[in-house]
Amino acid sequence: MITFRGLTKRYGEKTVVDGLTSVVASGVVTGFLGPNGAGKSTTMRMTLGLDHPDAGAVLIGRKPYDRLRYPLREVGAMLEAKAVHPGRSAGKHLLAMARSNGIPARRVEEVLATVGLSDVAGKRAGTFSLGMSQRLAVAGALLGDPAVLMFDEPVNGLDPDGVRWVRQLMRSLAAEGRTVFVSSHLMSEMQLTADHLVVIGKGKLLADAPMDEFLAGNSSSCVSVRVPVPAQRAALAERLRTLGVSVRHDEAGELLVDDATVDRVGDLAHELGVRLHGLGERTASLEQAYLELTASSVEYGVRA
Ligand SMILES: Nc1ncnc2c1ncn2[C@@H]1O[C@H](COP(=O)(O)OP(=O)(O)OP(=O)(O)O)[C@@H](O)[C@H]1O
Repeated sequence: MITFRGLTKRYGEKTVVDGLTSVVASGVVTGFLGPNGAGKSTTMRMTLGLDHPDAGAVLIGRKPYDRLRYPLREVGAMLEAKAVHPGRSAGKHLLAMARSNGIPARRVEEVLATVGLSDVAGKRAGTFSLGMSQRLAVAGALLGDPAVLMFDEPVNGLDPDGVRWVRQLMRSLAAEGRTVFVSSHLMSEMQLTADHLVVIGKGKLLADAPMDEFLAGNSSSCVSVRVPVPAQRAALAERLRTLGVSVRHDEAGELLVDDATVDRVGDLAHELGVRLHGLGERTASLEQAYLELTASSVEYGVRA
């Protein structure tokens, strides 16, 4: 569990984390979202004692980071993949980390195997590709077998295989009962990975909710209907409207029907003799819900 209690950080005049209060639960993947500059990395850095709050606190389990005797055994983190001495081998790097936290040396082999780097354990980290560096950083996070894991943009620059690997790893770590707190700008990936969301904008908490609740509250799903014959499309839309159902057209000419089920729209089309080429539920996307929620919190951007 990670607990944020009125966490606040200022840089000069600017409050970059502003009274953040939230509890990140164990056993689920919690996505940490927010526009560029929202304060996600600063929050994570404070959680790891790399930055100090001006007010409030952040606790790992029940203690602040600087009161943890062996931090790596309590919290594993991946903030920057390239934060490894380039001349050091992957194995030596992990061994040094293990020694500093009283972790048995055999854990190094275990985590290297978990992340698929056993064969390159003796190679210098400086020669690693981005994907390998990300895997090495994940190995470092897992080294102390911690109950809390934190990842800042873990899939940045990974190929589709690597992205899927990270997703499965996060899900399995949460299934083991760990706390998994992960930031990302890739909404489609987050929708597949996270169970719960914490969203911030300009340092302030904007949402703290389970994924399905967040989607239901910040966007709408509808029924989409593809009618190839324009006259029939107009007739179906007209009929729906006379029944008090709201109908829109999307850019591709499909009808988007709110407040009606697929069954009802299908039956109606059948009654009217309208030929359909497509009928289905269009579910809310996290991207759409997120953009609606954060529209007023982007620091830099072009408004449509
Ligand atoms: N050391 C620092 N000194 C001054 N300002 C800083 C410092 N670190 C971060 N900031 C500012 O704090 C704000 C929050 O930055 P932070 O990196 O935490 O945001 P973020 O949500 O992680 O953004 P991104 O998604 O772009 O990584 C930004 O406006 C940034 O310019």
